[in-house]
Parts: sequence; structure tokens; C-alpha cells
Amino acid sequence: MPSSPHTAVVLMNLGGPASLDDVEPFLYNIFSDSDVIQLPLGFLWQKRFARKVARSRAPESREIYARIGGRSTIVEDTEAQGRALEQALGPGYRTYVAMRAWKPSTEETVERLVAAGATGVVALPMYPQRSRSTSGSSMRELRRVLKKRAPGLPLHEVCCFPETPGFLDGWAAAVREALSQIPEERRAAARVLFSAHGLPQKLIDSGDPYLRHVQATVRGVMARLPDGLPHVLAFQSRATRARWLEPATEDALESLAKEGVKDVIVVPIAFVTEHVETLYELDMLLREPAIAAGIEGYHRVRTPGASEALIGSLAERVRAARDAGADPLCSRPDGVACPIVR
Ligand SMILES: C=CC1=C(C)c2cc3[nH]c(cc4nc(cc5[nH]c(cc1n2)c(C)c5CCC(=O)O)C(CCC(=O)O)=C4C)c(C)c3C=C
Ligand SMILES: [Fe+2]
Ligand SMILES: [Fe+2]
Repeated sequence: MPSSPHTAVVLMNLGGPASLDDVEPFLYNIFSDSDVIQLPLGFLWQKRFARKVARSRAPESREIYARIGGRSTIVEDTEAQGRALEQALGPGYRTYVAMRAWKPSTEETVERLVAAGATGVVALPMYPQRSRSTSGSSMRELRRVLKKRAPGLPLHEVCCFPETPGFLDGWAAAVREALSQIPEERRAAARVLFSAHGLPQKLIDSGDPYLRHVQATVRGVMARLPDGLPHVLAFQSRATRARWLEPATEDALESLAKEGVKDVIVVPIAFVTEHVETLYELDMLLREPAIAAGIEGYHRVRTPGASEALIGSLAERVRAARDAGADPLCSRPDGVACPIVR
């Protein structure tokens, strides 16, 4: 594309391996990030730790990625969201993708947007709920690279979108659709199970806003659904031995089965694209035992992807962040919004 003045919107996510050979270096990148794993040991020790964990975890992780087609589709799905967002934003904007633990890296992306003539940057983390371990880390990396490579370029930040209307509307519509698939005589006894990505309890105790944001999303979705629909919130994908947020999604499913619940609508509310946590963990690993335990209808709702509801809402947030200079939601004093420290 020729060079011309524009606002560069950078969609930030984690990334994922493009082949089974990428799995170990991808894991290394995750575990060497001190915003993901906080070790009191310093840079070199963190790298040594990351090498060891990546090596020992890689065989199991490779098997998991093999089961979902040998690769992650998170990069291409984020690129599709970028194309849809560019359309929604119209002239004057171009979208880019930067992956914290894989390619394209933040450094590559900043090189591209500078070469293409960007006159400003809007950072858009594709994590609805803010956490130091996800959007915080991506934002920090973007600030670092911009400061080094293009220090004069204005940076505007969308911090998060836990309660953005299009995001909540999309989930509520998907739950309604799943409800309509359940035989009418069983519908009133169905449960909605919100499954958010977990986080170490220690991070939450240190002030991370993630749990408050997840709870705000749950409230916002439930407010759009029929009164009295029972729901639970649980947490998936525990990745370290430390204590993580509870209950775990597998335990919540087991409890529901024990209660005699027959239909569960599983809503992965911390994700906006499909990846290993949805395609493997929710659709294979947790589904099979849930069915064996007596849940007859395991209805997993799809993530929003490039849906009009989500993308239209994000376009508004991007414009507001650029025009206001900072994300207006971040200054809301209601306990749900930030201040974001990192
Ligand atoms: C809301 C989103 C996410 C949070 C919060 C999060 C925290 C978190 N994750 C790890 C460790 C791993 N994450 C891995 C993959 C992965 N994680 C997210 C999202 C969140 N992580 C995504 C989107 C993906 C990638 C998906 C893909 O398509 O590949 C992995 C690798 C996969 C595996 O082996 O399980 C690890 C490891 C920690 C430690 C953490 C919080 C501190
Ligand atoms: Fe993760
Ligand atoms: Fe915020």
C-alpha cells in the first residue's frame, strides 16, 4: 500500500503458533514475559525459567495444537477483524495487527506503520477485560517500541471494552439463539455458564482490574436476557501451579451435572476469536466429561470474531480515543473502569 497520512489502529493480541514447530518458541515468549509470570529473579533468570518451562510443556501443547489442525488461527482471525474495522472506520484510518508472543511482532508492525506514513496510533487490545498479563503487557510493549522508533507519534489507547454495548449485545443474541435450540420443555431449567480465562489469584490481589471487568461483562449480558435465567461464572485454562481464580470451569460443569442440569450454554466471555482455549479446551477437553456426567445439551456459543455488533462498537471506541486523546472509559470513577496502572 502506498505511503499516505493516516491514523494507524493497532489490534493487539497474544498470537499463536503457525505450525507445530512454533509451539516451543511461542511458549518461551509467553513465559519470558514478566507481565505474565512475575518472578522476583531478574531478566536472565526469567529467560532461563522460560526455556525450561517451554521445553517441558511443549510436547503436551503440540498434541493440543495438533488436535485443532496443527496451528492457531488467532492471527488470521485478528487480521479479519482488522479488515472489518478498517471498513467501519472509513477514510483516514488503516489497521495493523501486533502479537505479543508471536508474529507479527510489535517491532515489525511499528516499522510498517511508520513506513506507511502514520501520523498517529490508536492501540486497541483485543482483550475485552483489562489485565496486566494480557492487554497491559501488549500496551507496555507498544509504548516501548514507539518511544524507541517513533517518539513523536501521538499514541491514543483504548484500554478495554468490558461493557461496550455491541460486545454485550452480541453475546446476548448468541445466548438467545442457543436457548432457542433447546427443546421448549427443558428451556426453563437451562443454565448459562460464563467461562472466562482464569488468572492467578495473586494478580487479582495486587489490584489487577480483570475480575471486576469480567463481572461487569457478565452483568451487562445478563441484563439483556430474560429475567430469572440462572447463570454461573467460572474460569478456565489454568496455566501454572499457583492458586488461580475459582471455580474452575470443569468443576462448575461437574457441579451442574450433579444438580441434574441437562442443558448448559457455555459462553467464553473473555475471548473475541476462536483458538485453543475454545476449540480444544471447551469443545473437546471439557465437553466430553460433561456429557459423560449427564449434561445432554452442551451448547458452546461462538466468539464474536468480525461480527458487525462488535466491530461497529469498537470503531466508536477507536474514534473516541483518537478524538479525546485517551480512552474516555478509563476515567470512569465507578470501580469497573481502570485506572490502569500498567
Ligand atoms: C483473557 C485472555 C487471556 C488471559 C487472561 C491469559 C492469561 C494467561 N495465560 C497464560 C499462559 C498461556 N496462555 C496461552 C495461550 C493463550 N492465552 C490466551 C489468552 C489469555 N491468557 C490466548 C488467546 C492464547 C493463545 C491461543 C492460541 O490460539 O494459541 C498458552 C499456550 C497454550 C497452552 O499451552 O496452554 C499459555 C502457556 C498465563 C500464565 C496467564 C496468566 C498469568
Ligand atoms: Fe494465556
Ligand atoms: Fe478502562
